[in-house]
Amino acid sequence: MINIHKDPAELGKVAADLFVELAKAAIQEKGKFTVALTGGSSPVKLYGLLAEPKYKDQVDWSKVYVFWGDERWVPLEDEQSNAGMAYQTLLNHVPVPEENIYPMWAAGITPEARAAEYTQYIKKELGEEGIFDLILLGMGDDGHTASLFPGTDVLEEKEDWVKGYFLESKDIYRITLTAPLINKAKKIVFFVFGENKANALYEVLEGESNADLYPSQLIHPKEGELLWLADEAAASKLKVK
Ligand SMILES: O=C(O)[C@H](O)[C@@H](O)[C@H](O)[C@H](O)COP(=O)(O)O
Repeated sequence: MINIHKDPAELGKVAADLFVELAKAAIQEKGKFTVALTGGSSPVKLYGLLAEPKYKDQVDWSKVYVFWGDERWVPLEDEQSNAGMAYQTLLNHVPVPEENIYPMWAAGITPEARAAEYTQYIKKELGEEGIFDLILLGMGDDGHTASLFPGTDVLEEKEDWVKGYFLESKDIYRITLTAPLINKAKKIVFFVFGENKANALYEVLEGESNADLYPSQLIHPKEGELLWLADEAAASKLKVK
C-alpha cells in the first residue's frame, strides 16, 4: 500500500503517529516493541518528532528495543553513522535504556563477524523467529534499500539474517539486515521523498520485476504489511496512486 502526502513534514507526522500506535499495541500485547531504524536523511523529521513531548510521552521507552536496518562501518561519532544520527535526533532525548539499543558498528571486530554477533542479539530480543514489530526503510535513487545495493551478492542471500561486506561502489564496509529477515517483519515502512526518487519508485512499484537492478523489489513481507510513505514529488511518475 502507498500513502502519498504533500510534503515530508506531513509524512513525518503520519509516521510518528504510526510509530506510537504500533509501539503501544506491541507493548500492550507482549510487553515489548522491537524496531529497526533506517539511516539516511529521510527519517530525520520522524525521529525529531518522536523526541517531542507530544509523541515521546505516549511511549513506554523502557520497553522499546532498537536495532538498525543497516550501517556504514564507521564509529558512532562519524557524521556518516546511521546510529550516530539516531542518537542525536531521537535516542539521546527519550528514556530508552542503553542496554535496549543495539548499534551495528562495534570497535575491534570485522563487519562479517559483527553480523553473526548481531544475529544473536536479534534472537535474544526477538526470539528464534526474528519477527520485528516495525522495520523502517529508506530507498536510494538507485533503488537500494538498507545496504542491499544493485548488483551485490547480498541480494542473493537466502539464509543469513545479517551480512557485513565491502561495498565497492561506495568504498566502504556496510552491514545490513538481509531481505529474508526484513520480510519476516510485522510492519515495514518505506520513506521516499523527493523528485530524485521518482524514477526508482516507479521502477520498483510499476516497472518490470528486476530486483538485481532495483533491490527494494525484494521487500515483500511474508505475513506482515508493507507501507510506502511517499511525497508527491517521489510519487510523480506512478500511474496507480
Ligand atoms: O545507510 C544508508 O545509506 C541507508 O540506510 C540507505 O538505505 C538509505 O535509507 C537510502 O540511501 C536513502 O537515503 P536518504 O534518506 O538519505 O535519501
